[in-house]
Amino acid sequence: MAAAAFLFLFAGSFAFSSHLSGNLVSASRSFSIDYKNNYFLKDGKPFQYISGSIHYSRIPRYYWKDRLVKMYMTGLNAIQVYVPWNFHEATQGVYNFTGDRDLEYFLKLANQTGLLVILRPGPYICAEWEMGGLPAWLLQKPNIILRSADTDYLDAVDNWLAVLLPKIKPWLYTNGGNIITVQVENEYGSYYACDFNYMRHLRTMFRFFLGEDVVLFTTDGNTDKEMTCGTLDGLYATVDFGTDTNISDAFKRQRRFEPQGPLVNSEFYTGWLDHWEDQHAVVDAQKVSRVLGEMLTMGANVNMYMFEGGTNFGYWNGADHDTRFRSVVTSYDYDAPLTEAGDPTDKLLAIRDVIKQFREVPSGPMPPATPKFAYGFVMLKKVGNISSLLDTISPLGPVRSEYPLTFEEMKQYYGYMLYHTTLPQDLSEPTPLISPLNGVHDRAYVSVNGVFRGLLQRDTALVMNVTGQQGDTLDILVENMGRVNFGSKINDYKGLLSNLILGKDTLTDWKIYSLDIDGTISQGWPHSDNQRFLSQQREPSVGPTFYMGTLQPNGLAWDTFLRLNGWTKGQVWINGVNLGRYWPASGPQQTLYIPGPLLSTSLPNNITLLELEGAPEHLRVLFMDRPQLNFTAGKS
Ligand SMILES: CCCCNC(=S)N1C[C@H](O)[C@@H](O)[C@@H](O)[C@H]1CO
Repeated sequence: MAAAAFLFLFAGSFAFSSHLSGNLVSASRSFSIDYKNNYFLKDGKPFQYISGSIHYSRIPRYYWKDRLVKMYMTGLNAIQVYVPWNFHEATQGVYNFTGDRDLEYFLKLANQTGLLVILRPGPYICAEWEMGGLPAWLLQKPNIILRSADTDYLDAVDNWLAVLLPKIKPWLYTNGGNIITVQVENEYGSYYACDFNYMRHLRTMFRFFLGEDVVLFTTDGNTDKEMTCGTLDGLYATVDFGTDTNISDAFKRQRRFEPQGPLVNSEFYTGWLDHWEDQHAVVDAQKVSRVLGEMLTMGANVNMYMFEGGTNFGYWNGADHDTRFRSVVTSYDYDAPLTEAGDPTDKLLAIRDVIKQFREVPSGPMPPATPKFAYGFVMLKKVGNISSLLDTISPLGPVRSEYPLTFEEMKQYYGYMLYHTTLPQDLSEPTPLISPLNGVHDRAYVSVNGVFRGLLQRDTALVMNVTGQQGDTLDILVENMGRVNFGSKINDYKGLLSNLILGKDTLTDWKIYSLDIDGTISQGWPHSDNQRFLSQQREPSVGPTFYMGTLQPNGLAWDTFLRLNGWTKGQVWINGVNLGRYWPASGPQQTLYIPGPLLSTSLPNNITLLELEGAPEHLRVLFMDRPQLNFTAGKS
């Protein structure tokens, strides 16, 4: 008897330890669904979550705690977090959970801040993120059917989940962590495949790795078709909708699939996304807070999408393709309660006032906006056009091919690729250069003998005129503007997907240069090669050209915003970090957010620009202490 009692006490003592060994049998912690009383139970007591979406992949690690504390001080008791598969496995079989990818550190910070977590590990997440979070290397198999029971797709998914889910298990609430629910896939009902074998496979994998206790759920848009294809027995069905949807109708639809259990709006849109060349989207703060109050009054569980949007750094933005291809802008501000830079807004204060009616909101002041600094103008100088720098940015030289190869065939998945050939004959008259199959994915910058002549653009600019002489060089820089993240076109190959026709000639005999621009710049180029560019003339160029400059340190490393007035479209790096795309000529975004921690307080800050079209007369950029948008669509 004594031995049994001892064992019970010994086991019991482990149940209450706080460390996350993952193999705890926690006697007191539980999170489940009470189907009789239609609410969640946390440790056996009714629980209503008031949550906000935040994406660690869109915020530098340094600022994670700052944003989480502001969410906690708003009165939230949970956060909702996507895990972008391609953020952690950019190269097949190579996994990265360090630095800005340290998911467990993010979960730990949330736990320390008193926030529970609704985790959404996909494997597909949508999210206006590159290819909806799916890694582009999946496209190595030309006819892969993404988000289906396609065996090549599922093999890759299984390998990924076998790495990710064991990391998550110790963080489940019942194991001593803060993850209360886990979403399977994402709005699967919106996808054409409607493959129940795929969803059953995911359910099996999630149960195998996470156990029988965790609440697994799905989220779908608010139509019967979406709920029919997106839901599955054993996964709690939830809906998503914004301020313009009738709440009762939406929850009646959820009730048709979940007659009992808590009401849940997994994505209550507090704002919306922006595409380049479109108007900036805003959602009224009073409307958001009013509808939130109505849902909470019904006892519904609500996650506000987004609460903190952050930034699509580098090439991580996604795109949509409804009537045409539309690339998502670099800022994921989303008109959210916390701005892209993490600053509280009136919308946040209005939401906090509503939450106060339902639960105690932490006392004490809302942490203020982080300090911003206007560092002023910085003069730039020309480094050179891409074709003159290939020895540096494409050291392995070209791949020769009769016909164009895609980014995926070249095994370069992001950024830019240079396609080089020569004019097959004299073209004394303007001759149409055409992509007859709309095969330019997504934007092609065309130069003859190093002189920029114009561009082709997916869906909207399928022809341009060229003149020249036989043998002249034809350089076509193709930009991948982000892979489609929603709908049937997510298998979004990039580059020249089909032949180009010049007059009557099909262009052949290509030299295709994979460009390692990010790797080269992260090694310190072009500033490390400064001597080579000292004499560079200062007048601007047209066409894809690199420029460089230095922001002298002033002892401050505060947030700032880069304004590229008069520049057209391109990419910018600060101290080797790819801040993302700029396109002030189209808007609506006019400035790029620079998190202060990227700057040095004591060393010169290296600025590198790749301007794809045309630089302004004065080669300068401006560091401001506030963001800027243009609210009218199209040209600024
Ligand atoms: C323009 C079509 C947008 C499709 N995406 C939709 S409906 N959304 C639902 C999706 O689950 C989420 O990840 C986000 O992508 C959100 C929009 O912010």
